[in-house]
Amino acid sequence: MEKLKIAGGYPLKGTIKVSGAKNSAVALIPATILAESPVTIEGLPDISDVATLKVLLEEIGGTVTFDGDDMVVDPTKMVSMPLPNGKVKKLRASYYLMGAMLGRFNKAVIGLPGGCHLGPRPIDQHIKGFEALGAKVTNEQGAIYLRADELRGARIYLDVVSVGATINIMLAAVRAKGKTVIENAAKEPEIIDVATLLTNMGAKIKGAGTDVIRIEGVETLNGCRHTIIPDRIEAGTFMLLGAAAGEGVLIDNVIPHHLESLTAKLREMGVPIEVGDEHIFIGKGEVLKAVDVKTLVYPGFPTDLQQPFTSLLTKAEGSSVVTDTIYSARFKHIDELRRMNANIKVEGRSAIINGPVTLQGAKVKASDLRAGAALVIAGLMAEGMTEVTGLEHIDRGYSNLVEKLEGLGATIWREKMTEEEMEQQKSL
Ligand SMILES: CC(=O)N[C@H]1[C@@H](OP(=O)(O)OP(=O)(O)OC[C@H]2O[C@@H](n3ccc(=O)[nH]c3=O)[C@H](O)[C@@H]2O)O[C@H](CO)[C@@H](O)[C@@H]1O
Ligand SMILES: C=C(OP(=O)(O)O)C(=O)O
Repeated sequence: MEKLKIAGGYPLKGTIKVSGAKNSAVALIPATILAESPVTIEGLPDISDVATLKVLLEEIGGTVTFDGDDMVVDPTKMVSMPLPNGKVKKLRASYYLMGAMLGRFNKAVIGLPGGCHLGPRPIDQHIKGFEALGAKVTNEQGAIYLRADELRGARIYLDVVSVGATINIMLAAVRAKGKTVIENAAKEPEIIDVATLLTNMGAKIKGAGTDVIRIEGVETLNGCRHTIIPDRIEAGTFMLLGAAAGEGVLIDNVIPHHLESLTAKLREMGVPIEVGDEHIFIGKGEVLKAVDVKTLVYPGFPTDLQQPFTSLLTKAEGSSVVTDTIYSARFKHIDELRRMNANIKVEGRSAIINGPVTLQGAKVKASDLRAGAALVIAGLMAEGMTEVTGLEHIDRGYSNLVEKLEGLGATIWREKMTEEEMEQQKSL
């Protein structure tokens, strides 16, 4: 087990490159199951969620090569092997194996997924979609059993706008008989990316990126080559650390349109920003103003940037309110920021941040992926040394983070934890 050590207070400067989007990658990889010949995905992030999915595809008979960037999946010999437990619990997106395996084999057994603990994360809308397409779905001892004689297109209205349910229903519907309409669909860019891959494979999908998606089922799908979109959440994390501890940070390989809600909020705070075609430059703001932020579904402010944003707000003058309308328990990073001298109160779904304060280095633990990002930003802002544990969460979503931050001049490194430290961790 390792911990991250950060010597804070050094200004960051230079260019940092964004990797492929985690939340696309984890759907694109299961989508390859639906093809009858090899699929190449270019530009995948080198993160543990991708590594876990590679192993899961191999467990069902796929041949997969990954060089840390491009992945080639040969799905021809795949079978509907049950995956009731084990690795599926290491990530959230293993739920996409349900839609993809149901779509190809008309049956699947997949354990309930893991992922960040952010409050309840039900998958009732995924199941409602699968059932509407004709599957019988049961939960047996924590694994979801899905079976269908034949999948048939259906009209499905989502009661909750859900990224996962929208993609999962698309995966199950592209090879179903007839027409499927998903109403009240989520509109995140990752959904368009998955629809683009499926279309390149031969699927007929209209409306991805709007709240009504129309799918005309086809009998077979074939291999193709696809380049993933850049990770807007990683890019947003870099924008925030540029605003928090930077003296001119250029974030490269970005689709700026995906980050408009964050760009607008940072400008409201007084952060100088220049937006190019494929990059965003974050200048050094003199005095940052407090702002209020409410997380919403896309194109609203992303919940996945809420935690890193709170770290930046400790530096702003005045009182900021951050409200998470998507998850009920996404404030586990706040106690850790308090250890670092932050003045933050949590009331229900809101955090009230009073600033400015100078953060102090401390020993802190990442409870989840973006809590980890929040603590890394705080460590870069703080006076003195910060030690971050819980790196397994950060490694799920940030590719080569230490190397990328070193490129900006950060003093940051990974270090092996001692036996004693590992014992202490277990008791936390
Ligand atoms: C792997 C992946 O892409 N993860 C992202 C995905 O998660 P995920 O796909 O799990 O998130 P959803 O969009 O499904 O969830 C949004 C909200 O809907 C609720 N809900 C969802 C499904 C359902 O069947 N029933 C239900 O009630 C959830 O509890 C949550 O409150 O979108 C989230 C919201 O942008 C992001 O935080 C995650 O990073
Ligand atoms: C919540 C997240 O991930 P997951 O859904 O994979 O747990 C995230 O990426 O911030």
